[in-house]
Amino acid sequence: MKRAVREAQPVPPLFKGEFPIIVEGLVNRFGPQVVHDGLDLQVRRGEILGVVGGSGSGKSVLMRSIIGLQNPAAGSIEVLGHSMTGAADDQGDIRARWGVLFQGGALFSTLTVAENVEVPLQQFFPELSDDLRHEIARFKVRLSGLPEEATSKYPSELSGGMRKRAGLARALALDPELLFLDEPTAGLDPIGAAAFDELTRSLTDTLGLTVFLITHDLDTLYAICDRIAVIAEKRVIAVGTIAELLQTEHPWIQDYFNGPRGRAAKATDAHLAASASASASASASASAGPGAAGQAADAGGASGWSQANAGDRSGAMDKTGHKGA
Ligand SMILES: Nc1ncnc2c1ncn2[C@@H]1O[C@H](COP(=O)(O)OP(=O)(O)OP(=O)(O)O)[C@@H](O)[C@H]1O
Repeated sequence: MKRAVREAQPVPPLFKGEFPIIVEGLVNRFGPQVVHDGLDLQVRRGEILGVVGGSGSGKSVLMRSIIGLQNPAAGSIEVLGHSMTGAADDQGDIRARWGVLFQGGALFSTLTVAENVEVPLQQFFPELSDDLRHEIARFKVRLSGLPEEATSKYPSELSGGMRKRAGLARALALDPELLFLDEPTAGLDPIGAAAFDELTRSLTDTLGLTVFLITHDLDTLYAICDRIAVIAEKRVIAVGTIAELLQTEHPWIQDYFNGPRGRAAKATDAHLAASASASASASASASAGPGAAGQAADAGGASGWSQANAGDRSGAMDKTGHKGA
């Protein structure tokens, strides 16, 4: 009798490493204070996951646990297939596969921007020649939207927004697969914050990053996050798109997204979507129409979008007050 030959099943593209970060049953304590108690979270490859929660709910401690800076009391954390809670041997050079932008940038104040970016390159690739290291650092600085002349400046000579970009350049130094951002837009003015959001989204898409983004900024959540994880009661109480989260009854989620700030951010987002689609149809009809009219419509569409973007975000801020620093 002929044996049935089972055809090889193609491996679904997302099977391998579909979740580059998997946290299960995480417990973190500081003395008697329990910060996490059975926290579970899976971060999908290629997404920007926004992480929200009240002040002190344990967002930064979660991030520190994931990147191995905080030893949990219990639970398991797997990053890119490596256990962060098991033996250090299992972790290999995993630290070279992520980049972190800490709150405030955490730049070395005695080093220039370029030298800051070179620190991880020197640490993980000591064999690189000085010239190549300088060149990579310059490229990362430009990639982060800073001008060439910023490379030789010290952090104290930069604006807050420039310092964030310098921190981002350093986080991107090693071509990471994962990017951790801790409150990247805190302290930025609305225009700077919107620009940083756009940069994060475009780098994520271009470089194929997976982003773990801690934020209090509702505009950021609406503008660039694919899903949002909500931390409350010492664990992740919900994960999903904003529309999905709004369907949950949890009072913190309702207050957060349906409070005055949440409503303002939602209105901004709806307005931006309408502007973008109006501008898209304007340029579509313009490109079908006569040249001069087409150019005018295109120019109007482009500048109209950026003004709406900046203006609406500022408008949201006027209604909602100053963002947390
Ligand atoms: N090294 C530490 N030692 C003692 N307690 C700590 C330590 N790190 C964090 N905590 C405590 O853990 C709790 C969670 O801190 P965490 O910084 O994660 O909060 P968060 O959600 O990021 O807050 P915020 O939004 O205000 O930045 C806080 O009560 C904090 O005081």
